[in-house]
Amino acid sequence: MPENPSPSPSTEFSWHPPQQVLEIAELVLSGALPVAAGLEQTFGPQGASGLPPEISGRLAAGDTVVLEDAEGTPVAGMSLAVAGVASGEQGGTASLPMLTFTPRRPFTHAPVRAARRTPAQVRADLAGTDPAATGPDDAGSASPVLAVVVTTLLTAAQVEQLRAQALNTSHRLLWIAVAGTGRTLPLPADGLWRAVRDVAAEPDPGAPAAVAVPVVVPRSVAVDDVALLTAVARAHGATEVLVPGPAEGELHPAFAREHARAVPPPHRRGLTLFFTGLSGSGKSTVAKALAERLLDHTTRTVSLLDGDEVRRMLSAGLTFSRADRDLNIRRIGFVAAEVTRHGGLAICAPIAPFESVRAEVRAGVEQVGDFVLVHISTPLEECERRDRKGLYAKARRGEIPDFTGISSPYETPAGPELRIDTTGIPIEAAVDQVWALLTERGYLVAPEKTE
Ligand SMILES: Nc1ncnc2c1ncn2[C@@H]1O[C@H](COP(=O)(O)OS(=O)(=O)O)[C@@H](OP(=O)(O)O)[C@H]1O
Ligand SMILES: Nc1ncnc2c1ncn2[C@@H]1O[C@H](COP(=O)(O)OP(=O)(O)O)[C@@H](O)[C@H]1O
Repeated sequence: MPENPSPSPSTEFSWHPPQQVLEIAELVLSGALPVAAGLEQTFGPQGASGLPPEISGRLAAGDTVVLEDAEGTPVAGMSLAVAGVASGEQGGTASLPMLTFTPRRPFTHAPVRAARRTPAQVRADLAGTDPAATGPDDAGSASPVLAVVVTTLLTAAQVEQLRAQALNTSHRLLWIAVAGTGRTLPLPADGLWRAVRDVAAEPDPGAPAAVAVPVVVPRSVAVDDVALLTAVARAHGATEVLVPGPAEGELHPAFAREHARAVPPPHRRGLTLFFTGLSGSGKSTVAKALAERLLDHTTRTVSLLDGDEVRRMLSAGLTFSRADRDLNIRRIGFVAAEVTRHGGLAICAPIAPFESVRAEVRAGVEQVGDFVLVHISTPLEECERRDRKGLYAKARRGEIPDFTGISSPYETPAGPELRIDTTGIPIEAAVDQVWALLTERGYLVAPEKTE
């Protein structure tokens, strides 16, 4: 081994980590979580082995890993301070690098951004001091504070009991709304925050004004959740911490309101209706006739993403290679998910011949609303007999390469919500079948029935 190796210049690696790593980094940077706990959460006991191998394999003391958000904006740097050596389980040794977090710029896309405050600001609020005057670390609250860490819907009785407990033990209430990756609460982060904020703002006779703050903590597997939540609450000035679990009984009105808003009835939920099938099977024809009927007879807003049209605009320039087809379908899925997120009805009608990307689109849409797959299963012989655009004839002559059904595969969907063979049936009969499904599932309400 060479003696006194000359120090190599430090390297900066860029890493777009899973969202929960960014959330942990933000907790550490805000002072809500000690660095060691943050690293434990991020990487587990294996040190930096949670980093992608192309980074961890090359990382040396003094290097920096820059965390980037989904847009590629650097949000924090993790510097490798010391490459320590610790004993491994079998008596061997394992390198456990020590990492530190340093801020690059504030997180800008985290949930409930506008309402967020640092632990120092919250402690100052509780103490009635100005953090700018006292400095971030001095702004402590001497008086007893009971933090209620809200991770679930609260009932009216729970809220009343928590208030009584705080009053009886002379604690001021600090309500913490917990959002973050992997939380399965039936409320989105903003809904939970609105409910918690409104509960805290309600008059509570005889008690000092409560303080409320949203905190983003990903659901973690590495450390017991309650321990982590307690540490975070204490950093915000809590002297006592409660993490109420779900309870039976009537929801507190603020939670009931947000719950009703988050889970609307089907006719107010966003939906993607995704047609798939061979060229000439009838996707566009049925989709267009259905869109017209929906606009005539319901209050739904409809966005039609037809295969041909998308190819001219959104996917102009793409070929019919497998990779380009998948990209085309991903783009359609992205737009459809946005329409769905906002409560609209997106009707897509591409060939979408591959099962894996259809499943990907379904999964994406189902994060924000509902997804219904309709396989227009008109057989190849009938599509070829129709040959509206003369494409099958050209494909047979070898003039169009990779033509679906001829020289490129079509994977029949395994579990569509509906299958329609349009051979020998009128267009309106095909539309009727889709209409019946949408009605049965509660997606359609006639205009006169809506409020
Ligand atoms: N090689 C090849 N294979 C299949 N289809 C072809 C091809 N070349 C051009 N076309 C025309 O493009 C339309 C299909 O585009 P899509 O975007 O729906 O296809 S895909 O979902 O990306 O596979 C399809 O339109 P539809 O008939 O409306 O389905 C065809 O007219
Ligand atoms: N029941 C039916 N539903 C849809 N299309 C039908 C039906 N019967 C006949 N057709 C004809 O089949 C052709 C389907 O073409 P198109 O809708 O463009 O298919 P795709 O979008 O799947 O390529 C049209 O010419 C249409 O008039």
